[in-house]
Amino acid sequence: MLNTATKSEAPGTEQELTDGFHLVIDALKLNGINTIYNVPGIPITDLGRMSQAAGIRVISFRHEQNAGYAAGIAGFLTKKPGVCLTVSAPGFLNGLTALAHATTNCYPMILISGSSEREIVDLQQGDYEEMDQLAIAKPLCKAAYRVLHAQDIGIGLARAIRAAVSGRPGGVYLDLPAKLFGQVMNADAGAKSLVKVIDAAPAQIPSPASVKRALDVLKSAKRPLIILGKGAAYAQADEEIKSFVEKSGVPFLPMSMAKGLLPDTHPQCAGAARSTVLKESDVVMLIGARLNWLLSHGKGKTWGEAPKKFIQVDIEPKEMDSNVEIVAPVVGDIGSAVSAFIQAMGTGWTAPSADWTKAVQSKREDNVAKMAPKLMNNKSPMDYHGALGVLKNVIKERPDAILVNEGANTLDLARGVIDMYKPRKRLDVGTWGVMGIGMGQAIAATLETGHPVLAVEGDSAFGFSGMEVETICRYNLPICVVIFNNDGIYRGTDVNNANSDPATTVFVKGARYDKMMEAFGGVGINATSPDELKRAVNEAMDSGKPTLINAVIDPAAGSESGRIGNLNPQSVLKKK
Ligand SMILES: CC(C)(COP(=O)(O)OP(=O)(O)OC[C@H]1O[C@@H](n2cnc3c(N)ncnc32)[C@H](O)[C@@H]1OP(=O)(O)O)[C@@H](O)C(=O)NCCC(=O)NCCSC=O
Repeated sequence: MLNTATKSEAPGTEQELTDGFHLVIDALKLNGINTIYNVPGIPITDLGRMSQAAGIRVISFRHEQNAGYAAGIAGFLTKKPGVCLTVSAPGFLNGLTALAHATTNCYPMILISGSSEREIVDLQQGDYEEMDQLAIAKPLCKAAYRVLHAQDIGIGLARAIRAAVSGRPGGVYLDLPAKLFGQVMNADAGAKSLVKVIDAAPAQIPSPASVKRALDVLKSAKRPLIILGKGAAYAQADEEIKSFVEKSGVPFLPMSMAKGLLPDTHPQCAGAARSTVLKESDVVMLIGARLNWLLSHGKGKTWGEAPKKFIQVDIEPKEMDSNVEIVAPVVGDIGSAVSAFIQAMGTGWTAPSADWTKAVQSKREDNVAKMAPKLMNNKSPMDYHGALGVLKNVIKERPDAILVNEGANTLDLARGVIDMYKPRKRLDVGTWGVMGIGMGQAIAATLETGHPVLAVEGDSAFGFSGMEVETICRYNLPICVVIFNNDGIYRGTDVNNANSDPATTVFVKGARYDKMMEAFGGVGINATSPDELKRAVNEAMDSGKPTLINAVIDPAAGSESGRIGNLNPQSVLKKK
């Protein structure tokens, strides 16, 4: 039912009226958008209040970037655009990093920002928070729209929703100038101007010829490999993907946010034999994974000497041949493509040779066996492996819990150590390797799914969104944050010999992040050994109380982040 603003007062002509505020709310509700991630302020404070009053869940953050990361990951988890609402200029700019992040990661998200008056902005006459936000947003998102008239709100939102979720999903900017909210119109006309978006992300069926070509190439392989990316996780075609991978018998390598599509403990999983499968495979089928820096662009040392053929399944045709030749491009949505593969494989599919699958399995078992004793140490202060060994078991016992993970060492090591068992349970830094996604993603993850969250955070990474522990306490969310506190970035032992300033990468020694959570009424624990950590995390995950555990890690433990260290000028110099 339409929200009505007021009644007109002219005697004898009384009629229901609506306004910009109510039309935005009605348009969101009509399209099933029931959560807004926001930071209140001029000119959108009342939009937040009225949305809440109208039954939309409005989650208020302490910083727009975190609200934006929440909206982006909500989009990834639900396939509906996550909405972030901000004030003009500075609030808009704070939200923009998250919008660009959503676009890069192909998360459907809409950043809605209030803006100042067009007439003044365009003449640059110095309005409150004056900025041409539409122009600034454009290069950072899939689409950007501005609505000037209340009767266009329905169309504006419909365009934003469709742009965010159709084809390759991404971020969309919607500019709502302050004056729009107060524009009044007849409620009937307002209701008629709303648009319900039908079939916002239509299936894109791949051509039968492309499906056949892909299967012919896969069939011809001696050492095939399937790489699953987060596009495959986004597709929510979990059963189809599992059936296809199992029917093919091909080893699969999950990118980090695709972990759990099939369990990391699945006999075909090659996660723990990564170097081997990348180097030695002869045919690689990418499903919702891009050949970007995370896959060394499909060439070079990582991929070994043997010639390789790539098959790629992606909804975006321009993705094909982006880095190397794709001999079998399959353009379509992942669910449709994988279903088509299953059907075209028929009953006569031959699994790859046992030589190959056994070699992969044996490499994987070796690596897992090498890692196992490290995970069982009970050193105090802890090293990464001792602490992660505990968390691995926490997730094993609670496969529905969502793991949020960011940091440098904390990310690189947790990715390998903590096995995932179900799809879309691992949420991390994504394509950019960005720090700061932690608390925003944790908050949206539990709100959107109803599952508890374990957020495993480097001390530096946590700092970007740390103030949101207040938000976690305010909404009483079942989030357990574990901070791997080694007193600094990479390590806590760097020394500056040039003057009395601390080294650029170190933080206050012995900091007690747990006190931050206590300040807002949550549970704070300082854990100095794996045993203490285990007790504290289990209690937090069972109680569902907002908890922050300061896990004391040896400051000397850790190194520059994985392969990224190679991009660091210092390590390049060291190598020369
Ligand atoms: C680019 C990458 C995909 C590639 O990483 P790699 O180190 O090559 O691979 P990983 O998958 O992490 O695996 C490392 C090794 O561990 C092995 N491995 C993996 N899982 C396991 C388990 N469960 N047990 C034992 N061994 C394992 C795997 O086979 C590799 O060994 P081998 O097979 O022997 O090689 C990754 O580094 C990545 O996602 N980086 C993003 C980092 C990021 O965004 N950082 C934020 C920047 S922070 C600012 O500084």
